[in-house]
Amino acid sequence: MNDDKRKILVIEDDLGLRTQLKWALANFEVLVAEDGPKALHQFERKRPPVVILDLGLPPDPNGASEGLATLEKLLKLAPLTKVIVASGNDERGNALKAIELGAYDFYPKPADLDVMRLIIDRALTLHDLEEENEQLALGRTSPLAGLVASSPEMLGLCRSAERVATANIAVLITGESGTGKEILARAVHDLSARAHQRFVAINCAAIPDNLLESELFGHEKGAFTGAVKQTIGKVEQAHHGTLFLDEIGDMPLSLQAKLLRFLQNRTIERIGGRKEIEVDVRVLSATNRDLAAMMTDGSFREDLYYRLNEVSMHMPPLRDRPGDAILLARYFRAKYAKDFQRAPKTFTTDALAAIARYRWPGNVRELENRVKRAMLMADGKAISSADLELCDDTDILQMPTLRQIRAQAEAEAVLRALAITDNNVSDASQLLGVSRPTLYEIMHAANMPINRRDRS
Ligand SMILES: Nc1ncnc2c1ncn2[C@@H]1O[C@H](COP(=O)(O)OP(=O)(O)OP(=O)(O)O)[C@@H](O)[C@H]1O
Repeated sequence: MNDDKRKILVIEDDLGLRTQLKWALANFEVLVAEDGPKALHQFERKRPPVVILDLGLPPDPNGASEGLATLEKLLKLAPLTKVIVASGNDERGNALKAIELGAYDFYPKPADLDVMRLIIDRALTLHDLEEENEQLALGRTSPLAGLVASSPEMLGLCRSAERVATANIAVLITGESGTGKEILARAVHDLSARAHQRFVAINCAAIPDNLLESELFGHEKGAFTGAVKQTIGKVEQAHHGTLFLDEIGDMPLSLQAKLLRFLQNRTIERIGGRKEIEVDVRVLSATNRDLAAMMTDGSFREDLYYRLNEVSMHMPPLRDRPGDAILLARYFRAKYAKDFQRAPKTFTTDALAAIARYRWPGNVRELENRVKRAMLMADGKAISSADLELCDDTDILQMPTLRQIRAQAEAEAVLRALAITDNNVSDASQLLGVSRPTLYEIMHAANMPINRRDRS
């Protein structure tokens, strides 16, 4: 019968109090433990969302050391747990210490049972909300696995990714550094028929030019000084799967020719090898450089560009994805709370405002690093703009007011209507469904010259 009831763990060394609480909380499935180790054992088995913890536990029944240590261990196991601490009148300092460590609330002993039930109800509601939020943040908002996005720009891109994934064509992903190009490439691979085969990535900028050829195509034993054994290159490793060429704009010209040959013939020769080896890979590549300009100045081969770019996809910078920065910040907060086994923290209002206003020159990577650092460093339960080191006014996006947005849209509509009506104000006002004086007002407000043709 207990199955429908919510679970609560009561950690209390006094048998009388344990029994009293069990009786008073008959609406719940009450688990009890008289010391820290037993409590942790119960907790691991049943995972109750709410725990009532007496700080004075053996072997330190008159102090709080064992209670506080148990609190820390519980929150490490499940950071979303709401721990309510019981404290005597002279233990206020310890209760506050427990709150600092992540306890949800405290109540003075002896317990007023009505107040206690209220605290428990609120704790349960908050626990359920936070759990739901975490679930959302950890992936359900994502149209593609691992790629968190909600802005129309990104949702459109996700749809394109789904479409190109199934066709076996080369995709070139462009976009500023840290925007998530590699994550998009992985999503394309995961959605393709090659998903159960390997995704092999190589960063062409991270490997010195003289080693890149061997890294890509492999070498035979003795092919050059130091080639002590045969080595299979990345292209061959990706056989039947996907090869991701990151920072393709950094590939030296000599190697571009060799890559082009591979894309034309679909065969490679290891350095120092004599036979041609057939390799079947799908090639995805990415760059944050302007390949068009590089083709003009001769540093990137045009024929290779067209081989790599059967379809192109552009990752917009984070500042051009309205709403995504906040969503991603919440996602990384949940991710690192889990990774670091920390109690979840909220963002203060000023932190959220700072995230929305900042220009994010380093894009998602910068956001991830700032949230990660704040999760480690922030004292207390909330992350502020100072914890994110977003306090000064540099790199702030100027947010237009609604009034400015409306004025701009009106001015654009008027310009379009005047163009269509050959500058006839009467016809333009009719087209826009406003009176002539209103039209003049908009033109005046937008500083447009008022020497238009008018029928009247
Ligand atoms: N939409 C997203 N959802 C979740 N994580 C993301 C998203 N975009 C980027 N990231 C994370 O941000 C970091 C940078 O992403 P990624 O390496 O894919 O960027 P990039 O554009 O390939 O960067 P570079 O040009 O420097 O190679 C990674 O840790 C990645 O997991």
